[in-house]
Amino acid sequence: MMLFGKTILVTGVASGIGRRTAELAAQMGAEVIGIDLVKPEHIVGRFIEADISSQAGVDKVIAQLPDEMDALCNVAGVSGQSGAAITLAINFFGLRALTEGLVTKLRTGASVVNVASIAGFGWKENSQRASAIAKLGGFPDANQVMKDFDIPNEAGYPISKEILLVWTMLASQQALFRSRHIRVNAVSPGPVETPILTQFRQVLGDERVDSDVDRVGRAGNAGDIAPAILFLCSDAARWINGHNLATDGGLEASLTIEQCNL
Ligand SMILES: NC(=O)c1ccc[n+]([C@@H]2O[C@H](COP(=O)([O-])OP(=O)(O)OC[C@H]3O[C@@H](n4cnc5c(N)ncnc54)[C@H](O)[C@@H]3O)[C@@H](O)[C@H]2O)c1
Repeated sequence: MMLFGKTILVTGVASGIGRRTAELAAQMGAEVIGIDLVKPEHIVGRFIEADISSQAGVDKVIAQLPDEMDALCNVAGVSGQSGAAITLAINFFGLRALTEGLVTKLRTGASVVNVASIAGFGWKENSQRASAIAKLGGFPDANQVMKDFDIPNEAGYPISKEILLVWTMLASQQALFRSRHIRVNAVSPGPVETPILTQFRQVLGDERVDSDVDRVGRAGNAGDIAPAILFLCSDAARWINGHNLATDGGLEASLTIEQCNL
């Protein structure tokens, strides 16, 4: 699986999964453009400082991006520790605004990969809420969304990932993407040893994180996730669209067996 000749945009490139994705994409032959709020210690390819938490921040970065990119890896995200409004704004509304705003800069046949999470596993039970929020137009006021949909402040992270998983499917069928043969998929990691995991322990509790890790034997690392993201960017995945690739050592299978009493 090679990425020679492809230009790949990676958000969240200063740390963790985004950083490893950028490094590996470059090793596989891609031209990399990285976006982050924070300047990376080691820049791979080209770096653009950007804050995707608002429409203005998204517009600013889009204006600096070239035409004819081959893939967008939406990796940037926050843990929920700072509250639901900012979490929804970054993990979903900003991600969606960036993706939709970039469509004309993506080549026909390009690939979008959204990094969701096992935390979005509950999307089926909450599908109506997730779909209603995913269908809100523009860049809504996240505080208003919290009020309108009764979202508790501490539930911002799992809900943002449920919405992202539902939107991934919706987008894969949307004319905006389909008319240009742009595939939209998701990768859902389980717990991964990156800076955000410490925050998950505070938000979700040690018991939940330890239980998830115990089910699969170890936490993942960024190097376990990056190849799955880049596979979905590659031509090898050309017939995969609207899919959520669990990249979690078997955690989703373990939870499904328990939940469905298989
Ligand atoms: N680490 C895990 O256990 C885990 C598990 C499941 C899903 N994920 C998801 O993986 C993705 C990457 O997480 P990670 O583990 O690499 O965490 P990380 O904290 O190491 O990296 C996240 C990056 O996103 C950037 N970012 C945050 N807000 C931003 C903004 N407004 N604009 C631009 N960039 C911004 C940060 O500066 C940081 O570099 C996230 O979407 C996260 O939800 C992580």
